[in-house]
Amino acid sequence: MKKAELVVIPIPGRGHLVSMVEFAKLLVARDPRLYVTILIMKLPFDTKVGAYTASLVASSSNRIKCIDLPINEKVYTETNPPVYMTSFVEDQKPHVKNAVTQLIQSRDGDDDDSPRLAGFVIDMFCTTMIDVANEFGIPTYVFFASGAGFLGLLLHLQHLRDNHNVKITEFENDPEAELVIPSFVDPVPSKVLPLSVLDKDGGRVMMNHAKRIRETKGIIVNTFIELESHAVNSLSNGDDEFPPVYPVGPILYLQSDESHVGSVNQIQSSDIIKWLDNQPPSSVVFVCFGSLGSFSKDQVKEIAYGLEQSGQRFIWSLRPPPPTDKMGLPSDYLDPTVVLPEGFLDRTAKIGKVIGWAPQVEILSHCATGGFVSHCGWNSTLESLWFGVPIATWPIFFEQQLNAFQMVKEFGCAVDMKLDYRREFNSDGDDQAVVSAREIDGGIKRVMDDDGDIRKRAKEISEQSKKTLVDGGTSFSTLDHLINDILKNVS
Ligand SMILES: O=c1ccn([C@@H]2O[C@H](COP(=O)(O)OP(=O)(O)O[C@H]3O[C@H](CO)[C@@H](O)[C@H](O)[C@H]3O)[C@@H](O)[C@H]2O)c(=O)[nH]1
Repeated sequence: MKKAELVVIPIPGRGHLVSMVEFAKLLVARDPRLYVTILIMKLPFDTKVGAYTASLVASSSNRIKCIDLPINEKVYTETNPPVYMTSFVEDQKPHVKNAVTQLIQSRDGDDDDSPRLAGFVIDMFCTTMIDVANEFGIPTYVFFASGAGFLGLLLHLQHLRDNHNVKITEFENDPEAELVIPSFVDPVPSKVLPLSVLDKDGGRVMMNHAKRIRETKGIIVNTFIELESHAVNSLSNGDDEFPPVYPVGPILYLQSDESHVGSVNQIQSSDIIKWLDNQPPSSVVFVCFGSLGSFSKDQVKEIAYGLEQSGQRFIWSLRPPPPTDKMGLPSDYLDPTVVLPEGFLDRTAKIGKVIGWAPQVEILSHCATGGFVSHCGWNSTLESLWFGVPIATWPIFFEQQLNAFQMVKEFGCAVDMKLDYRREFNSDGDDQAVVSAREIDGGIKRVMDDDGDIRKRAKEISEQSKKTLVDGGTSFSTLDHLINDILKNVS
């Protein structure tokens, strides 16, 4: 029996690393011939994955191993996230090369029983690692942590840029324009195109990733055919030159994650769940904006007033922005009253909880949770759909506007609270646009009061997302198919 080893390289962001690691776990659980080594790149600030990766390193086994690469203390001056990530990943190349060289040396070359290197599985933002895989003469697969719709958009725009000389940045000048993108059922308004794609520097980086994704041996996407059949079909259009697409999702981490809960008012995860236990079914709206979500003081006040006006029971994950002068992620408020309207916590004590980092999957899985005001990060979207909780959309950055658009228009399981909001700062570091309490109240009421199509559709997708992963489901068989293709690399 030939054994195959994969080297998995995620970027160290919560929304990417966790799904890639869970994917690696799924691979080794499915086939005893598979071995995985995960290389963890380290950023010099808290990326909300520390506890998760530490437990992974500790539980490393013979078939799944986690290696921490040396921490990179370099100070980067780029403020554009895609540009910054590219420089960071480029600097990691020597570490990856060393780790893989040692891995090969540690496997006894003459022993026919030891696993052979079958490929790299790299994050969608690590396409430069294809160069390293090429040096070792092994194929690369890319793991796309977002949806097939966005993947199709990137590839389409890159095709327009490279083959038709289209200037992507110019789409920003015409917000009313609508683009026909093969991976989207409905024409896409240019105002929901990701800023990271429209931006001159960020866009160049994203287009280069798209170009290099075409060089890989396969594209693994955290989606499932029942959810994004149109997008997946548009990517499998019979072009022999284009790598096969493997929709193997939804890949989620559904265990409780205590690692970050508790900083605001020392509220523990168990207190939050106990509180939810005492609320009526589907009565609580959960407000949370992912691992990177934070707002200015003015915006925080509007959210507070919006929640109060709605009169709805709520759990609100409220986190302060990182310092403006350096790269970092939102932390937790030691005392949230410094940003909240006076008396807010007292007035809402009976109906709401303001917390820091949330035990998101536990909240979404609780029967008292009836709606989710979300930034529409892809993992939050998949988690919400898994538990059948409808969303009120409030995208902030990256591809979130597109996800929100898809949720509202194509999947039919979300209300449009905001679709084209983009977080941009003025020279004082404040939000340029503030979403008003009235809009927030309205969005909350619409998602919570809906007892028709949207809630029904969310439940339907929830059932599909579970079925697709079990024997007989499409993502289950796609994973088998992918494993067979990987094993062929060493036979
Ligand atoms: O208080 C919190 C906040 C987040 N989470 C978890 O953190 C993850 C967040 O992932 P996601 O919803 O995808 O948001 P981001 O962290 O913002 O993810 C980045 O990566 C995603 C995948 O590429 C993109 O879709 C997003 O736009 C990008 O911001 C989810 O699993 C959440 O359950 C918590 O558990 N508690």
